[in-house]
Amino acid sequence: MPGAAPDPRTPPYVLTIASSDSGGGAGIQADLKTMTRLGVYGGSVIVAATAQNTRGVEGSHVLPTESIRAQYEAVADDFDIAAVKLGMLATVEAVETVADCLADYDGPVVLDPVMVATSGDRLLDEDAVDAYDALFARATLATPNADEAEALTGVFPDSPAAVSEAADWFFDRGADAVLLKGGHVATDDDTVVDTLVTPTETTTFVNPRIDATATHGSGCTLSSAVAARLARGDNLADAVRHGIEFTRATLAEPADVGEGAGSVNHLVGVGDGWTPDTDAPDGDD
Ligand SMILES: Cc1ncc(COP(=O)(O)O)c(N)n1
Repeated sequence: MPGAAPDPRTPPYVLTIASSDSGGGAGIQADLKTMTRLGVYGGSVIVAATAQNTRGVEGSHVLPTESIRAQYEAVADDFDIAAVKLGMLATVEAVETVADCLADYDGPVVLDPVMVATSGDRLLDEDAVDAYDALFARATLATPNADEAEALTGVFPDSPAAVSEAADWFFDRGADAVLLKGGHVATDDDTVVDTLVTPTETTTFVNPRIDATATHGSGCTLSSAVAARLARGDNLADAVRHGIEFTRATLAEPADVGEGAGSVNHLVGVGDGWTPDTDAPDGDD
């Protein structure tokens, strides 16, 4: 049944292929926290280990392509991958390796074209951008923010005509759909308009703007949430709506961690977290 709660003993398996954020707010860490919160079992292929906190990116070590491939093969050999999310892929070699790994995968792929961190640090080599074409061809959904869309397509998507022109660029490269995120676009009425475009349909999601400075991790969270919901059987528009709702919740109650701007809060609504069953009789097993 679409979107039905999965049996926790047989959760859908969702794979993130992305990079580690040592600070825990974005990257693989945000992806796995999001997947857990959305009721799917998350696995990871780590492309690069960034040395990062809420202030910025101090360094990045990209794993050898053999290691990226070996991680993917170990996962693909053993698990039934219900959806893939792609995040920071760092270099042209990594992008090509991931495209090659996914050649035989035919499930949904949510592609977040991560290029520059919220902190302004570059996360994708300039020469890797062209290599992305092979991945757009595999994308069920690409999720660029307005700056990424402009860097890729040359069009800043701040009007319906510009959104449609930018979307065509992704369709020309074989993407099935694109979510042009509106968080970086100023509006007169303090709303954020996210636009889901397919070759036949355009759906807008209009929400009040959340006045957040702790936005670190929001793009990773949204794309992972959409992948999780697709894995649970949602159609694309429902998956995107759920993804936006979860991301808005994590933005509305940011985590006051670190000395920088903080990050989105995947603990929103968790309360005390898991607690032991205090009714169980002591020492009786
Ligand atoms: C490893 C990694 N992946 C993605 C991002 C982008 O996240 P943001 O733009 O929210 O900083 C990041 N900073 N680090």
